[in-house]
Amino acid sequence: MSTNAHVIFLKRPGAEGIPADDNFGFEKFPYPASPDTGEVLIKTLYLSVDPALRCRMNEDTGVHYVTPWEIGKEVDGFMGVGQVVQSADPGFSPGDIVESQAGWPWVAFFKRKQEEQNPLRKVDTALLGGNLTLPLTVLGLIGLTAYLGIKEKGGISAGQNQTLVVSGAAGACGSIAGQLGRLEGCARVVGICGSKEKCLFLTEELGFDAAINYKTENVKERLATLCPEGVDVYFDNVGGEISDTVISQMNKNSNVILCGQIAVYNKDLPYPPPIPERIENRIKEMSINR
Ligand SMILES: NC(=O)C1=CN([C@@H]2O[C@H](COP(=O)(O)OP(=O)(O)OC[C@H]3O[C@@H](n4cnc5c(N)ncnc54)[C@H](OP(=O)(O)O)[C@@H]3O)[C@@H](O)[C@H]2O)C=CC1
Ligand SMILES: CCCCCC(=O)/C=C/[C@H]1[C@H](O)CC(=O)[C@@H]1CCCCCCC(=O)O
Repeated sequence: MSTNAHVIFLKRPGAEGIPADDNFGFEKFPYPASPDTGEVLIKTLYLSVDPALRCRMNEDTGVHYVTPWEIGKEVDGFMGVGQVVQSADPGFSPGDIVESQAGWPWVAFFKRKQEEQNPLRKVDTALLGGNLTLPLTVLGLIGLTAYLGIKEKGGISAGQNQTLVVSGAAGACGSIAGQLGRLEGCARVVGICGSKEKCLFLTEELGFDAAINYKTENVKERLATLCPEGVDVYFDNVGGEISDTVISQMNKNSNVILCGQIAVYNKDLPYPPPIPERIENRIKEMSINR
């Protein structure tokens, strides 16, 4: 019989801990010969490795909708894409491309029961142009997060001469959020990211007006130059000092879209992590929605 293999969670990084290889293990085990009625056998093709998974390494993630990983148990991510190998479910045929919340068996087959909480969905590959990772990025939760954030929380209206700043701007969510902000009508879109190459990607390929490299540039000074009329919308992926700096330059009645706080995920803090008192005060004084 062929063997399956999966990633298991061995130990938590602890307070202020940087994740390391030895937090994880790799285990082999037999995989079932054929699916039982109502089950399908799926080969993992792609798994989404998301920043929020870092929070699942803690004993408590701080939010009810993201559960902590259990020691000694299989690691599961938010989403994955696979291919049906065998099916005992009339809704699926061998060869179908499917997506679901996925465990992490590495390059191996696994057995998946249809579950109400975590349905297995067939992917319409005709929409993907051959790129099977799209359900994990722009056409999946990432794209939806950027879209809903910008649409529902941004307060953007065309013709209002609004300035949008995006942190984590070259990442999955940020790169989509910046482009959507432009399409919604922002007059100026500025991205903050961590390398020269990423800055060029934002300005030359994605249509951002400007980009700030937070590792080599003074974010406060560059923002003041690039956003002379202040910041109206802030799509916040990172939190920490960068966000404190942006919020300090936001206008009255402006909007922070609190998408994530990656800069503080290695700290043992509840989500969303607390912000300095002076920033809290500014948010109140300026009636900033966050
Ligand atoms: N609310 C929701 O439902 C969702 C929230 N999120 C959140 O959005 C954020 C981005 O996620 P996603 O786009 O998928 O992630 P990506 O992995 O695509 O991008 C994350 C980027 O963040 C930057 N980064 C990492 N550490 C720091 C730091 N200390 N300071 C500043 N920048 C940093 C890095 O780029 P660089 O080189 O620029 O530093 C990194 O590549 C995360 O906070 C995530 O939790 C994501 C999906 C859904
Ligand atoms: C714990 C901090 C969460 C910060 C917000 C965040 O990053 C959300 C992350 C999303 C991820 O990148 C893609 C998702 O699907 C996440 C949100 C949905 C979580 C559902 C999880 C359900 C479960 O664990 O059973």
